[in-house]
Amino acid sequence: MSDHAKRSSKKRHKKLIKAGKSLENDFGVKLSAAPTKFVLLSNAGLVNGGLTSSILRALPESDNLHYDVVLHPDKTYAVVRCPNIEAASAVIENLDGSSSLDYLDGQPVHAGYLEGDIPDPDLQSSSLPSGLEIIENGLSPEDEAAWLKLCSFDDDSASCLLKNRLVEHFGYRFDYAINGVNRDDPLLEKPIPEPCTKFLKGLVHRGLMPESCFPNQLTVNRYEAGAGIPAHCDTHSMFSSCIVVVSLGADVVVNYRKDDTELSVLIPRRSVTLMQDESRYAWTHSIIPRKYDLIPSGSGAPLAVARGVRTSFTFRRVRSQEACDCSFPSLCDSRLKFSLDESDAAQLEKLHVHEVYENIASHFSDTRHSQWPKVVEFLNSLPDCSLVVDVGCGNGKNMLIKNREDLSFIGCDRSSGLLEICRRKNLQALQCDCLALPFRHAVFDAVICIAVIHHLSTSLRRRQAIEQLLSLLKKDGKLLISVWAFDQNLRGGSKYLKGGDPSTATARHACIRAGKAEVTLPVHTNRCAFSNSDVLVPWKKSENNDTQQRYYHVFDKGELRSLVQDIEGIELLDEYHDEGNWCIILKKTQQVLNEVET
Ligand SMILES: O=C(O)CCC(=O)C(=O)O
Ligand SMILES: [Fe+2]
Ligand SMILES: [Zn+2]
Repeated sequence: MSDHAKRSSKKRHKKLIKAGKSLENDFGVKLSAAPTKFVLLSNAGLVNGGLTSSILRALPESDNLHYDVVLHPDKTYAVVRCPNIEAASAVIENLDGSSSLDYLDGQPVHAGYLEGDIPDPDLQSSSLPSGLEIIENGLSPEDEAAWLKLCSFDDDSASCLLKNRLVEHFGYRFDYAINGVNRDDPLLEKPIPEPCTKFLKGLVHRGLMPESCFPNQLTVNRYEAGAGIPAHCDTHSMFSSCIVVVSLGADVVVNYRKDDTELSVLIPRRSVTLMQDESRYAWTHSIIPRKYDLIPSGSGAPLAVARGVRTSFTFRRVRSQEACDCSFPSLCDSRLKFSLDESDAAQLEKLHVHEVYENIASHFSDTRHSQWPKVVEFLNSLPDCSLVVDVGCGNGKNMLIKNREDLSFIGCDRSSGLLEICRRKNLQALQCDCLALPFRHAVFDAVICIAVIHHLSTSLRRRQAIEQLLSLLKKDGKLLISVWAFDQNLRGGSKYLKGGDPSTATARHACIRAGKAEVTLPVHTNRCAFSNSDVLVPWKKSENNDTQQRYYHVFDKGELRSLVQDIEGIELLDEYHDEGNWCIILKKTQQVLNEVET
């Protein structure tokens, strides 16, 4: 051991050893007796108030030498990456035992070599949530100064309820008890200030914000240095699809979260944040209450910088009455919570699916002739002489596929009226329920189930139906399922939407009986966007004005797949949106034991 090494190992203070143990625990790197380029500082972490700049200030003066300070959240130590061993030794010489770190109030810091490097903190900021846009320098320094004078924070009673945060409202008072506003009580005497309105018009003019979202409510938040805001998603039912936040006074890091994904997004001072689509509807945002932020440095470890006083202007449009029509149900309070027990669900389907199709069979059949190209494509892909079941075959149109006389079909449906139509076409079809299929297991080459599963009124029943369909398949057999999609608007999507006014689309509800339960569901307006996952879709018989309500569960993106994701012995071959429907193609890859007939 060199003299130098001996000296530094002797000097090790028990505080340093403790910090070393903690770092070893975190990163598997030990203190080192021999000099290296990596120096551990005890007592100097973010927990102690350490910041990149204050640590850099305490390092020995030197031209051209670049030190990299590594600070991790919630730690009591810092690591300095030195350009070489000499520099590291100078750092230890200068800092070990010294009280020169200004934020430590005279307490000493201890310094020692580390065997090796530790990783940078992960900023989780490599990408932005989809739909989030940050316009840097969106406001000039002059405008910033002018905007900051628009608020007095005088008389807003909400301010005293909020932690280290003052608020002021314009247009409508934001009520923190309901996370919304009282639509009937606009702040007529306190509209959004003129300079803000002018700025918002500019956003519309530049095509950054749709006119239909032009804000009528403004919340100004003034955060003390270190204050935060809890994770939330601005209420869907209350505010429309574009939210604009102007950030003044200081940079801050905002955390966006969706399921298990968390992204830290640096929001610079004088920037404009536009939250639309997924970032608006499917992610929460929050500001962690803490005195520092970690921000990317370009090269080297992220910089730990002190928070300053920040003022944000959040602009939103209060919806009139229309429900949110987003396709992100997890945080959408416009979607009705709908749950039935199994027997009520069966009763609902009996009245609002089976009996309706019985009543409308011939009229329904008259409107159902064209075969869907993707269904034809699936059938055409099947091997010669395949045996196929069409569950929910309706009037049998799919079984009449051209140029595939080699395929053998068996159809089934709930509606005897529709089966009668099949029989007239000499098609083989029998009456049964898709939850009680009377077919032999594991003998069919293919199963199709088009526009059926969306008539089942619980997710358990939808899942059970799919399991039944799969049980019919032999190994390597394929299943095509198609269901109606909540989102009729996807690119290349449906011809179904006619651009009806969605605000009138959700106005009607109907109360129907489902066994013991009575449920109120939105009545869907033909060719308009869906307002809810569970809806009633009217069927108007042409001859009289008698309207029948059919129950539908319209599927979200990924919902069909998630129903089957933990079913074993299958492979997802394809998943696609086709003319307003979600479709999946599954292949059976192995036979489940109890399915094999003996
Ligand atoms: O201060 C911010 O950046 C966010 C404010 C916010 O999320 C809100 O007012 O809903
Ligand atoms: Fe918000
Ligand atoms: Zn929504």
